[in-house]
Amino acid sequence: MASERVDLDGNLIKSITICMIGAGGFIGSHLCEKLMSETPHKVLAVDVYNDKIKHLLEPSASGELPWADRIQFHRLNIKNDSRLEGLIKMADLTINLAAICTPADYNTRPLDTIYSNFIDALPVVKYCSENSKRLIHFSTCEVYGKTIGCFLPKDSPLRQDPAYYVLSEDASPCIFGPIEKQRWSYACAKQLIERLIYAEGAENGLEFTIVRPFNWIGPRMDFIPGIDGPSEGVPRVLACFSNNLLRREPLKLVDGGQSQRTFIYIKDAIEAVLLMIENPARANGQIFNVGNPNNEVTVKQLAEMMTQVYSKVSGESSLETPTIDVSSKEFYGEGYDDSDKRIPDMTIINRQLGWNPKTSLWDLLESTLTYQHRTYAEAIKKAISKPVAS
Ligand SMILES: NC(=O)c1ccc[n+]([C@@H]2O[C@H](COP(=O)([O-])OP(=O)(O)OC[C@H]3O[C@@H](n4cnc5c(N)ncnc54)[C@H](O)[C@@H]3O)[C@@H](O)[C@H]2O)c1
Ligand SMILES: O=c1ccn([C@@H]2O[C@H](COP(=O)(O)OP(=O)(O)O[C@H]3OC[C@@H](O)[C@H](O)[C@H]3O)[C@@H](O)[C@H]2O)c(=O)[nH]1
Repeated sequence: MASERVDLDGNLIKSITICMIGAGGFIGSHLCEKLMSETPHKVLAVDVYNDKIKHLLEPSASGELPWADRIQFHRLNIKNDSRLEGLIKMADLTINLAAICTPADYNTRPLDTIYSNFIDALPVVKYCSENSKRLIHFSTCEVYGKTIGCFLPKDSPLRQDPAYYVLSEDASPCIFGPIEKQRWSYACAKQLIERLIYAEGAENGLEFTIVRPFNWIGPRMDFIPGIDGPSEGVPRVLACFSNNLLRREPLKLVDGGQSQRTFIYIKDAIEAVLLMIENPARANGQIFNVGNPNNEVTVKQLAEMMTQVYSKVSGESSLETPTIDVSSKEFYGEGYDDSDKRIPDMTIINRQLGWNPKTSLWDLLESTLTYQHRTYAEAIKKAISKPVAS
């Protein structure tokens, strides 16, 4: 079955080895799952954690692990491990997903954020370039920063004109706030590594693809505070709101929840990444927005929809006061700032890969919150019922 797979130009797809750095994270776990279940490719999975891919590494109760010889886990920190170059050399393609990418860290741990997103990615780029290996690097939609439209007067009709808010890879500027707004440390580090990769392509012939994800969400995203993940830290909005719903607490709307986002189901987005992996001639040298422009909501609307969906999947009534407003300073601390609106231009990914997202926001929340409820509801009940130590 697998040997008959063809690419978008009708050529047979050869089996390759992929060095996937950050394979144990949210996106990495879904990409590994897809590669194991639907392709013949091999994965050298690099991460400091493997909890989210354990099910792919260990045989199930029935003793089966059909892809056992196609995935290997290498526990290493790319900051300081000499094994990295060897793994990149063994692979045909490197995919770099490793990063600190939770906004609560950008203004409170700006040095770690800059090191993780720029300095630590440098050797990966260098080894790929020096060894003539293809690189797919994960950047972010945050490189666009704010829209041009947000600087117009509130009542300007131009705010409705897509030219003032649609984010295009080859045309939109990157607009960040001042340096003291340390929120932008992440976006700025990601922008610089993109420029470096682009320059390696231009000057040294590096074959690269840059991915700019627009709020990919789904099962296994981040962690539920107090249940799994780090003992401190604030996850991204999906996990924050899931945690509130599971604990029957009001959802916190930062500065009123007026910012807008487009959310895409992780499984749709992974289809796009697989097309990039298997169609190098169409993906090399490209920067791709990967998002769902049809799933736009304000954060307040997201909270309302998640409340409705959670009530449906859990069978529990919603709270009388389902949301509360909180200031960004209180929630994230000094130096927070926000992207106002994120609509991806889909022209380039449509032209190169013919890809489009499929899943509506309601449907993706329904499957994701069903997973959250099934995975965490019992653990949360236990945690809540434990007497607090005096
Ligand atoms: N999820 C999204 O919507 C989204 C949006 C924009 C950009 N991105 C980018 O996509 C990439 C993956 O994001 P994600 O959502 O899967 O995040 P994630 O935090 O779930 O995954 C990142 C993984 O990288 C690993 N890692 C970090 N530093 C490492 C190091 N020094 N050595 C080894 N492993 C290390 C982490 O342990 C983690 O498992 C990141 O580069 C992120 O900036 C994601
Ligand atoms: O409990 C919460 C959490 C978050 N929020 C708000 O929800 C919005 C989305 O927050 P997220 O935590 O998902 O993060 P953002 O969309 O701002 O950034 C993300 O975008 C792309 C990636 O690079 C990163 O994964 C991350 O930087 C923000 O406006 C935030 O202020 C709340 O109102 N309440």
